Amino acid sequence: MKDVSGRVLVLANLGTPAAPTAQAVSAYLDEFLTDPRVVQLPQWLWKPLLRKVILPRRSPVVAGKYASIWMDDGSPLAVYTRRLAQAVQARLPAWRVVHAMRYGAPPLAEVLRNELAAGAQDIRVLPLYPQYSTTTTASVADAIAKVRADDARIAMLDDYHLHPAWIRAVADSIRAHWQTQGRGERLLLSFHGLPQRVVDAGDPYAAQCEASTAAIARELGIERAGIDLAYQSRFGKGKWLQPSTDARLHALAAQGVRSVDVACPGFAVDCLETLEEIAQQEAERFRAAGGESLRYIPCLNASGAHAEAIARIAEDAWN
Ligand SMILES: C=CC1=C(C)c2cc3[nH]c(cc4nc(cc5[nH]c(cc1n2)c(C)c5CCC(=O)O)C(CCC(=O)O)=C4C)c(C)c3C=C
Ligand SMILES: [Fe+2]
Ligand SMILES: [Fe+2]
Repeated sequence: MKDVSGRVLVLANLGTPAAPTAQAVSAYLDEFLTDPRVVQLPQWLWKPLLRKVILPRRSPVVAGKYASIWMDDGSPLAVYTRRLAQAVQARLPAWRVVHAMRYGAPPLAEVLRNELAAGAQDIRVLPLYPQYSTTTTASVADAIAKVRADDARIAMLDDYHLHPAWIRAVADSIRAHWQTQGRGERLLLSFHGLPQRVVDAGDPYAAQCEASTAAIARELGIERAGIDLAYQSRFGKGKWLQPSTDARLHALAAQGVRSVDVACPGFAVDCLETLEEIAQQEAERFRAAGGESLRYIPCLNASGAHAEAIARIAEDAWN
């Protein structure tokens, strides 16, 4: 047994469907998109619209996208999160390291209750979101609050967007890509987007994405202006953070840029939004707009460098 001290580290990620089917995608999106942290509309208005109009149309389409990236042992987000927890465990022998999902399985609240019942003394939750957002990180805090343990037994980290070990791991992964694949004409960092009104209401996410990007540039020894920062995965019709990854890539192609390296450092592990949206869809659109190659740089996933960084972040926060 590894949990000699009763200390548990929970790596919490967003979650993903259980299968690449319309039914499983619908169940997952229903849980995800009825979280008032994620879609901040009156629930009496939003729930019928979601359940009667959006999910029946969207779920089969999104299931097809998941099918195109599904791995032998499951959804990439689940597979890499599980492997990352194992790799972190190997580096933190004094802790028991597990993973959990905010939506879908294994459910965060259930994992916390089970660990408390098994006698955990200190539970430390590390959301796998480098940048804090009210739409993601705060929702992890909500799930913790529902378990209603003594504060002292469960603590949570808010963000690690400037932790030197994480900045170095991201910069090293970009450098390794440059060394093995050659360097593209441009480097674009694509982060998940947010509705502009969430940012206007005070969400620190965009400022943290900016700060991470500046720190990654410094670590790479390049000017901040040498990196394009853009926001992807817009959902719905409202205004989202600008510039959009889609528009930025299109503009680069139109300016005659032939090759662009794209990394998604806001995503701890590869998922639908990186593998399908960026590495497949955006790469295709970039070529259609006149570019030659969009070279996708994988997320840190379950690499030794990522596990090392996460272990260091946990130790710095709680040791
Ligand atoms: C209003 C809707 C959404 C907000 C706000 C939002 C914020 C947000 N999301 C992530 C990380 C991920 N999102 C993923 C998928 C995904 N996100 C939304 C909507 C919002 N996200 C939807 C509807 C979906 C599902 C796919 C689709 O229907 O288009 C994923 C991938 C999950 C997977 O299974 O692979 C991640 C990861 C962040 C970090 C964030 C705010 C900063
Ligand atoms: Fe999302
Ligand atoms: Fe998307």
